[in-house]
Parts: sequence; structure tokens; C-alpha cells
Amino acid sequence: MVATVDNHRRGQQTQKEDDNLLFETTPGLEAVMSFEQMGINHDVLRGIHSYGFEKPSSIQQRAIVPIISGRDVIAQAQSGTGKTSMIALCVCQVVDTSSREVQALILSPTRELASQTEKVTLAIGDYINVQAYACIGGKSIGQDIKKLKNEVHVVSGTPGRVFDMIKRSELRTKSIKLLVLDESDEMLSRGFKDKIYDVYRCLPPLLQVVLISATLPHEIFEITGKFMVDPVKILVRRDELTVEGIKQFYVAVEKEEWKFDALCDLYDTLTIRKAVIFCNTKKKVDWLTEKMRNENFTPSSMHGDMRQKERDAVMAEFRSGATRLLITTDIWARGIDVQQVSLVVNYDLPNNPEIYIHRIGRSGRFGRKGLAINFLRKGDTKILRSIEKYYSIKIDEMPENVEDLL
Ligand SMILES: Nc1ncnc2c1ncn2[C@@H]1O[C@H](COP(=O)(O)OP(=O)(O)OP(=O)(O)O)[C@@H](O)[C@H]1O
Repeated sequence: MVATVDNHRRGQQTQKEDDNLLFETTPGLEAVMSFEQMGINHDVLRGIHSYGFEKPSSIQQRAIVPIISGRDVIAQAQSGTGKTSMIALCVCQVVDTSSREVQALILSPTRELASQTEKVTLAIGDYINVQAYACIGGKSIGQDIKKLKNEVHVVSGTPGRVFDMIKRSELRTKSIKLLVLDESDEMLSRGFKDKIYDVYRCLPPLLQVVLISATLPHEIFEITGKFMVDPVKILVRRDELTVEGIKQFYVAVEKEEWKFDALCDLYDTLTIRKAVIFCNTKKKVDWLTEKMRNENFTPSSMHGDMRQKERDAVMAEFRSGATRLLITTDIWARGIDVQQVSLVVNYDLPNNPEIYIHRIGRSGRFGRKGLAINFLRKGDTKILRSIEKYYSIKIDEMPENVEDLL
């Protein structure tokens, strides 16, 4: 009996040491191995357990305590390891639900991710009666105004709509004490940076800022000094960033026209559980969807030119399993969590190595198995090699028995 306890303890110790090798953290930062030891309030703990979380993941063991104790934090961890869920539980701990004011603002790059975070926050904060609201483009402005007049503690939104609501004085910022930028490298990249600063300038000066992402290129650190104070850093080296459970292969297709046949050949494998196919343009998504439907396949598709109602419907049918194959753009590359996705196909290779990691990370969520298949035209070899080099990985040609890997 003693030996069993001992082994168990030793097992925990080993895991902690392994994880410590994975992360590069601010010196002195301790991993806390259970939610109970983190000083989380009882009703939030009940929410965490009811949501099905028993033990914190490695990033949660390291980042939750600094976040809930008010430090600025830059947290990086592999895809699907519980970063967004961690934000949801931290905001539940941080807000005072006896107040009616917005106290935490979470910004995300896509409407779907902001909505997902709203839902996880509502679920984990059920016992503290947290009021979270997704303030996102594509929804009725009237509805936003109505909702924001009522009690809201947490706003999870996209930068454009959030700024709009602030400008209209519908989103009161005076009690906001925590700003989280999920997918922060994307949020601080060219497309979003100005909007983020617009929002930031409207927030109180004593603001806690938390940045989260699986990928944090160097440029990010050059600008964090402007709005973060002595942040706690929890980082992962590039050569540790690929998730072990996601197997990665390429299929050589010679030229563009061969990709479709290669996809049809894969179809039986594709529909084993759920699969996501990434194309580089909206036009290509429409074209491929149409072409597959003409061949009597039944894919869903989603991209940024679709109306929000349609996007919502596609998300709902894919989440529920009514459809199991989704053709999409990089709008779906980051943060979206559908646990049953076991296969990602890069019909087109992505334009940069960061997006590659996010795309393949739609599979293999939280330790599950995943498979990523890259269609490789003759001229694409260089791009694939650069991804391999960037992450110190090897991507082999797809083997015959690929289905066994799912
Ligand atoms: N401590 C936990 N115990 C069990 N499951 C968890 C835990 N934390 C998160 N999960 C589950 O793991 C999955 C991935 O979590 P989440 O979406 O938060 O990951 P992520 O790191 O933000 O992913 P991405 O890098 O894609 O943004 C979700 O289904 C979530 O419910």
C-alpha cells in the first residue's frame, strides 16, 4: 500500500519535472497540481468540476495562480491544452457577481471563438451566477445595447464590435480590471493592433493584462512593454510546440488539379469522425464545397463572407454531428474546440508556420489522437520543409494504413 502511494507520488513528481522541461517560465514560478490548492472560490470550483475538469493541465497548473492573483501574464502552451478554458475559469474567480458592472474583457479574433468563450464562462460560472455576454460583429446592435444595460460581469468579444459599444457608451469600462487577449499574437498583428489599442485606451489605467496563445513570435515581446507591467511569462520552445498526439503527413499531388481526386480517395477516412479541410481563400472554399456536393458528398462550409446566421447554423450542425466534414478558411484555424475532430486536411498549405500549428491543432484536443494531412504540389515542398525546420519536426509521406492512426 505504501509502495502504491509512493509510486503515485513519484509519478506526479515525474510529470511535474517533464512539464518543467517543456516550459520556460519566470524563475520561481511553481506548478500547482490541483484546482483545490489554487485558492479558487468554492462555487467556482464546483463549476469547474461540474464542467468535467478534475485536474489542471500543465499550463493551468502554472498560469491560473498568477492570473487570479492579479499579475500581468503571458501564457503560451500547445494547442488544445486548456488555455481558453483557463481564461473562462480565471474571469469567474476574478469578478464580483454582486456588482452589476463589466469587470473582465476578453478579446478574440473571431466571433465563433468569442462565443465559445462566453459559453464556457457561463458554464463554469454557473454556481456564482456569472453573467457573460458575447459582444460580436454580425449580431444585432439593438440586442447588444439591451443586454449591456442589464447586469453583465464578463464581455467576450471581437475588437470591432466591442470598440463600437464603448464609443456609444453602452459598454461601461470604468470597472474593468482584467483584459485578456486570446490568440494574442493574432490580436496584436497588423489586422487588429490599432483596434486593440483603441479599446485599450478606453480602459482604466490600473488594468491587469493577460496574453494567451499557442504561438508567440518574437515581435510580440517587443510591444508588450507598452501595456504590461513585469509580466509573468510561461513559454514553450518552438521545437516543443507540436502536439505529440497529432500525426502529420503529406500526400504528394503533383499539381493543383490532382488534389480533388486525392481528397475523394481520402473520403472514407475523412468521415470516420469529424474532419476539417482548410483552403487558403473563400473562393476556393465555395468551389470545393460545390464540387464535393456535385459528387454527392455532404460537406458543410464556412467563411467570413457568409452571414452570421448561416455561420451559426454551420457551427451548430458541425458541433452536433449533423455534418461531419467542414470546409473552411483560417477563420476556423484558431481556438475553436470541437473535441471529436480527429482529422485536419490542408487542401492548401498555410501561408505561415504559426497558422500551421493552429490549423492542425483543431484535432487532437486535450490529449486525444489527431491526424493532419497536407496536400503537397510539386512547388510546395519548400514551404513544407520550412515548417519542418521551424518546429524541428519531420513530416513523412502518408502511409497506407493511415486509418489505423485515428
Ligand atoms: N483541466 C481540464 N480537464 C479536462 N479537460 C479540459 C481541461 N482543460 C481544458 N479541457 C478541455 O480541453 C479542450 C481544449 O481546451 P481549450 O479550448 O481551452 O484549449 P486551448 O489551449 O485554448 O486550445 P487552442 O490552442 O486551440 O486555442 C476543451 O474541450 C476543454 O473543455
